[in-house]
Amino acid sequence: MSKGVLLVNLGSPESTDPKDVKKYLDEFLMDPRVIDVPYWFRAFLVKGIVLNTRPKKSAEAYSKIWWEEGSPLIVLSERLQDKIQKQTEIPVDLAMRYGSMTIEKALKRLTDKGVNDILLVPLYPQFAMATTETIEVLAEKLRKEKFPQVKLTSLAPFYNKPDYIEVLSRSIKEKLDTTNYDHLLFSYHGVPERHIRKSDITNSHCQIDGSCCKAQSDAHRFCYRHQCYETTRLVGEELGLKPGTFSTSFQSRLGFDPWLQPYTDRTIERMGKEGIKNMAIVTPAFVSDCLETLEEIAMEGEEIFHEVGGKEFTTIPCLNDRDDWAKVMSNWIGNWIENPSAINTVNLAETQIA
Ligand SMILES: C=CC1=C(C)c2cc3[nH]c(cc4nc(cc5[nH]c(cc1n2)c(C)c5CCC(=O)O)C(CCC(=O)O)=C4C)c(C)c3C=C
Ligand SMILES: [Fe+2]
Ligand SMILES: [Fe+2]
Repeated sequence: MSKGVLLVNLGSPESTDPKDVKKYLDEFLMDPRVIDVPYWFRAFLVKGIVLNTRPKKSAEAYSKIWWEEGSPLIVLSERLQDKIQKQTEIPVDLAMRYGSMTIEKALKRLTDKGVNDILLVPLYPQFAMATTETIEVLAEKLRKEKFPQVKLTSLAPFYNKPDYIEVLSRSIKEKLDTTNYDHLLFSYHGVPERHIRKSDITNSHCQIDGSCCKAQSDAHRFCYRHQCYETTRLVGEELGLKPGTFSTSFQSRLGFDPWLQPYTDRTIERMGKEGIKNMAIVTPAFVSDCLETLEEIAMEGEEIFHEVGGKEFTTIPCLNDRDDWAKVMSNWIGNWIENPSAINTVNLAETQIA
């Protein structure tokens, strides 16, 4: 069989024009794995409420972080793809879950090159219904309907893989070595608590109160909260961080349902009020810098911190296209080429997701 790789990230609007942002938000938020309520209610919430006001506000936020070449998330994903491609013989393609760089077009490009054995790589370290699962479900649906000759395997979440933890820790250390900081906050994108319960394959493990995530359980294969706390714990161990000098929080909540807590904005505010003067923030749920890191954290987060008396606020870049990160990903691909069972993968045709 002829192998190839498909990297998939979230996607961005075509431009910062509110019309393009509206189109993007419509596709994103109408995904039943993102807003997981019955269709009529999702359509009422998204098309009837959110899309009337949010596109303008989001477009303003995107304008603050947009680059001449385009969306940072897309440009950085393309740079990573280029670096990986230089280190492997097999074709490495890139798609976005939402927007014009579709998974279907990428599958077509790969199959046109004769590829029929594809490693799908969702660019998310931790599993979530709204990220990894929606990519896997769509890719498998396309495979069945349009590319039945293709074997599709997905790279399992890498939130605890030693080489990933090593590179992430190194990227943090490089910044902290030249920075004053009293506290290091690990801020992950949030999800509604309901998503954690829905993804619990045991139907009874996840309590979302911290009591479950340390106990051994099969549920953790699909538990976003567990996987986020594990990434923090492993980086803490790797860097020898002292207890109390680092913690975990969740950002970017939307709507009125309870999302994973503690919330990042409130944590920044509380810590500033409690006398933390210098704060560093890392955002390990994102492989590439994007709106949520460059605007919500680096701009809004810093503003909140300064308002309550904080001084130095240091944001640590995502792994983006770091050479050591591209090397780690290339090694995973190399291992998969040599011996597919050498890396953790999910055979999508055999899973129950659909
Ligand atoms: C770990 C990654 C992400 C999870 C989990 C996630 C869940 C999630 N997101 C929304 C709503 C929005 N997210 C938005 C932007 C955005 N989200 C992620 C990643 C995750 N989302 C990224 C990388 C980005 C930035 C994209 C970019 O172009 O830079 C937005 C759009 C911006 C805005 O209007 O604020 C929304 C909306 C929900 C509802 C959700 C889980 C249910
Ligand atoms: Fe999001
Ligand atoms: Fe748990």
